[in-house]
Amino acid sequence: MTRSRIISPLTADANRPEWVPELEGGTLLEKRRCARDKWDDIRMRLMREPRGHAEMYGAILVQETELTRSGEADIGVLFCHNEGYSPMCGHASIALGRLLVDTHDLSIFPRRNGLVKDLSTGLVTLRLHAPCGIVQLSVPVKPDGHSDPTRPVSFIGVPSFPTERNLVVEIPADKVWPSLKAAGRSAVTLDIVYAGAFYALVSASELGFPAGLRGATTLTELNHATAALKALLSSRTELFVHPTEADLNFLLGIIVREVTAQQRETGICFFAEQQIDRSPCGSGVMARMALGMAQGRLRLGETCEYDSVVSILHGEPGHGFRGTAVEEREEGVIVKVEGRAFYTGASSFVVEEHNALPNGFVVGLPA
Ligand SMILES: O=C(O)[C@H]1NCC[C@@H]1O
Repeated sequence: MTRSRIISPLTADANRPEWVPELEGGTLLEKRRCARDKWDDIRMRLMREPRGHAEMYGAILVQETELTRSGEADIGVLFCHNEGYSPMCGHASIALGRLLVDTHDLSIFPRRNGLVKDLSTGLVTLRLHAPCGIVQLSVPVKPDGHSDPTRPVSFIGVPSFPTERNLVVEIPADKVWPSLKAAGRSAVTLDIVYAGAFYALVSASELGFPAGLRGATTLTELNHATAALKALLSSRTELFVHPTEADLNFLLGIIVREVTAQQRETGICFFAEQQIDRSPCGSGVMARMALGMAQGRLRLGETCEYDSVVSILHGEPGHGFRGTAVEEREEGVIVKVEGRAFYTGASSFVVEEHNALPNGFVVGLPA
């Protein structure tokens, strides 16, 4: 977040520094708290309209963290979205892998020159310190040293593990959403998995959509159902307890998933304030694989394809992520996720002094 020229100058307000502030805290999680408690207006300015939109996603680089200082990471990152700061993000990590390899600005990435390229594979390894832990990226590079957009970036995330399997959630009568009511049901069976963040994994039919994601459902109906379910689940704090970090004790999202073929799934992840993930959700892929392993549906070394909401809406499967369960540890399953990222532009943002809505606004559809 220090001296990031990508988002500077953020403001023309004389009471705000031109450079983005130094985040206080000895650890990345403390810096995350500082960003949330002290500087959340910066997130709002960038994520919300008119500079962003309800589905905008951001990555704030943190040059110094406890793990960059100990030599375990090359750079830190805080992920942000329409409501706050996610502890993990696979799709942003994939995009950052390319950006960080390509930038030569040492004020953005001071340890950039320490990156090592494996000549036999043409891959650069980059260790990103995310709030959930280390995300190890492998970024393909061309002979000229630039990242190679023709090959996927991959990452290996933190150990992932289910915390609840086949949990039956009774839905109180006044909270039952229309599709569940129409299906004559009052309970939903789901799984909860930690994969750098907590996710609830559920099928469309459990939510009251027997025709599945590609059937008669609309995003608005799915939004209603997942919002109601998330509100109920989030109030059950005992379901979201990380083994060591209390900052990670919350439900980030609900993934509505569907198996479409042998080792191929599609799904939609509603996270934060009902933000819809445009990607198949990198950490969601970790979660789904860890669950598949626990259920005995998947074996170590097996690879699955995960299509995204964009594929569902536009009918072009094959642009999603690919996951492989690469290791089983006592703490959980280690998953490798592969995906593509492309540059689309570069922006500078400004808030003028007399702007009546400096922190922007959201025009959302009611859940
Ligand atoms: O790809 C991911 O892991 C993220 N997408 C939205 C929710 C997660 O942060």
